[in-house]
Amino acid sequence: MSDDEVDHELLDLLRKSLGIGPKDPSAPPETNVLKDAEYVCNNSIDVALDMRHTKLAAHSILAQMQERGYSSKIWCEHALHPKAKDESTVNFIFTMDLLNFSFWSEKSEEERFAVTYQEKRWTGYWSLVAALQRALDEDVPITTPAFWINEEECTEDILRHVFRSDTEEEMPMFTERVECLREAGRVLEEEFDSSVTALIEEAKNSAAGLVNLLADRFPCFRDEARFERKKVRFLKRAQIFVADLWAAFEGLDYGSFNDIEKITMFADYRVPQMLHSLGCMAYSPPLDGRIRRLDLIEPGHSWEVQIRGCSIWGVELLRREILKLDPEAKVNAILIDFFLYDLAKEQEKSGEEAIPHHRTRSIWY
Ligand SMILES: Nc1nc2c(c(CN[C@H]3C=C[C@H](O)[C@@H]3O)cn2[C@@H]2O[C@H](COP(=O)(O)O)[C@@H](O)[C@H]2O)c(=O)[nH]1
Repeated sequence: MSDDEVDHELLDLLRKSLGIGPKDPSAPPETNVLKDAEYVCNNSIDVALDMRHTKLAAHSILAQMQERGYSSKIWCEHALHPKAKDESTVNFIFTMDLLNFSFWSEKSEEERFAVTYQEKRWTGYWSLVAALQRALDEDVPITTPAFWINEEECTEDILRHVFRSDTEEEMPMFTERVECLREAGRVLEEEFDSSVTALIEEAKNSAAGLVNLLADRFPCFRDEARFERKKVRFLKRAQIFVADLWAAFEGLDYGSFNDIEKITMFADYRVPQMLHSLGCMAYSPPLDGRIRRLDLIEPGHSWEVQIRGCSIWGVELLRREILKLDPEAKVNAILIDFFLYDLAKEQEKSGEEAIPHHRTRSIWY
């Protein structure tokens, strides 16, 4: 018997002894993100959720979302987001969420990476969206996957020009962003005929299936960590890609998924800050101090994993509390997340930031 056959035999024996059957290929796909987040939260000692504040926040979030008529339509109302309901928007969203990470800067507001577009100065996430829109206006096919792997045309200089700043600071993690474009372009060419819509079609309208497809085929979407010796999945950019498609197409066409409720909050660095400001999430004194001093937290550090896991589980508890208040509310983890991100940006703009966001430099968020 070959080693491989021995492995299979042992695996089957182990499964039988544990009473776990082989994976049923017809079972609906699961991402396991929410299960992993609950595990992290149940085993966290430096980050804790607060149910009293979660219940209070559920009231105020539901009221504000109803008052603003908050729905997936908000996505297209953002000035810079693409409006066309066609493949160009699919390609734009894929490019955007391939690079949707780590915009924070250690420089001042004036010196940080910034992009001026349509007479406005954009920073953070919006600087990425503005740079992509500006490139398209300048006839650079920056949202075309075949362009990313054509190194004669898509040179590093062209990409530096696309992501040029108003300031001396270059776009954070510029080199890593180029690598993401090259890698994703190669995988799309090899497996999906350089077509993002072909990738979406392979998921057969399953949100979880599309998230898993991205994590399986594209290393730069495989956002996983180890916590207490266990592998945990966050899959932030894979999930926000599905959510952005769902919102941009208002649940139709390329945004039509039969299991969109399986998408969780996106474990970034803004929503945890908002959950803390609402009192829903609290940090141990050493972690609180590290964040307030703006000291780096290394990617993969237990503190970072606890913040990310507790944030995902915290938004799930918020969602449950909101539905207890109004079982008919059209609210899922995506809309709560979008709402909290936008609220965090409003608070940042009005200088009401109660605590800084945590500083981790990584391509995952
Ligand atoms: N969890 C979550 N994380 C989000 C977003 C968004 C933008 N989504 C738009 C789409 C619909 C909504 O209405 C939003 O307007 C960006 N980010 C993440 O934040 C960080 C950037 O922060 P800053 O540097 O301050 O811009 C970075 O990790 C980025 O990946 C979100 O929605 N949820």
